[in-house]
Amino acid sequence: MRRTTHFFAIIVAGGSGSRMKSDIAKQFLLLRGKPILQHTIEQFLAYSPDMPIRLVLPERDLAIWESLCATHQFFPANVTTIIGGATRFQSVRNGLASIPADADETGLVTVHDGVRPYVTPATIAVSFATASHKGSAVTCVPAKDSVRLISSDGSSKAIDRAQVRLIQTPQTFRLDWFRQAFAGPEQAHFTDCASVLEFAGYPISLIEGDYENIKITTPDDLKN
Ligand SMILES: Nc1ccn([C@@H]2O[C@H](COP(=O)(O)OP(=O)(O)OP(=O)(O)O)[C@@H](O)[C@H]2O)c(=O)n1
Ligand SMILES: C[C@](O)(CO)[C@H](O)COP(=O)(O)O
Repeated sequence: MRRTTHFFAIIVAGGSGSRMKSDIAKQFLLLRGKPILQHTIEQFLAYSPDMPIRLVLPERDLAIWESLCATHQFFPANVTTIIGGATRFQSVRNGLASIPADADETGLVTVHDGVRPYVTPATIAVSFATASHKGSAVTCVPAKDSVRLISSDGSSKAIDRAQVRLIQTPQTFRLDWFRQAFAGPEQAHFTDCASVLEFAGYPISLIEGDYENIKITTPDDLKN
């Protein structure tokens, strides 16, 4: 097993939340009286109170976050704010650039969506443990509905749902793999970090997550 010493987290919250159609970006909306993003960060603090966290935010929203932190008296010392980019890939890359290169040899980095507040410390722990011996750990759940593949002519075909996994975050990787993969140019099919690492030739190991770990995307996701 590879000796690992440095653990880092990049929490990406650099998006605008256009599908939520709210006045402020969805990561700042209140859930049970606290910003969604605060819930997410607190789950990482519950896993490890001192792991360095890079929090990636849109530049235009820095003042909103500072004001929410003051209102909710939320000032975790290990959280460093980084300015995001135009895409999720670019936001992750900005977070990565702030992690010292001397940690690469033995380090691991986990990336998590700021808008997945129901992640558990147990999932984060399994993700780091798996990545420390396999090099990667990508959280997923089995498909519960039937699944069909759509063709360009409009027809569709049933596929075996036992072969389908729905991908979540956290996604955790060896830092040296991660750095190398994110040094390449962005591709249109990159929807998560696993697709970036896979494109660079690295193996993707899956870990089982849970159905509660939803990504808050549209107003329906805030009903409960
Ligand atoms: N340029 C971007 C785009 C997205 N994200 C983050 O990536 C996560 C998943 O993205 P998504 O749910 O698509 O968020 P938004 O891009 O904000 O939403 P939408 O696509 O509806 O605009 C979110 O935590 C989002 O803040 C980011 O850090 N930087
Ligand atoms: C990273 C992700 O949450 C894994 O399911 C997802 O790919 C993000 O997609 P989005 O288009 O940025 O919402």
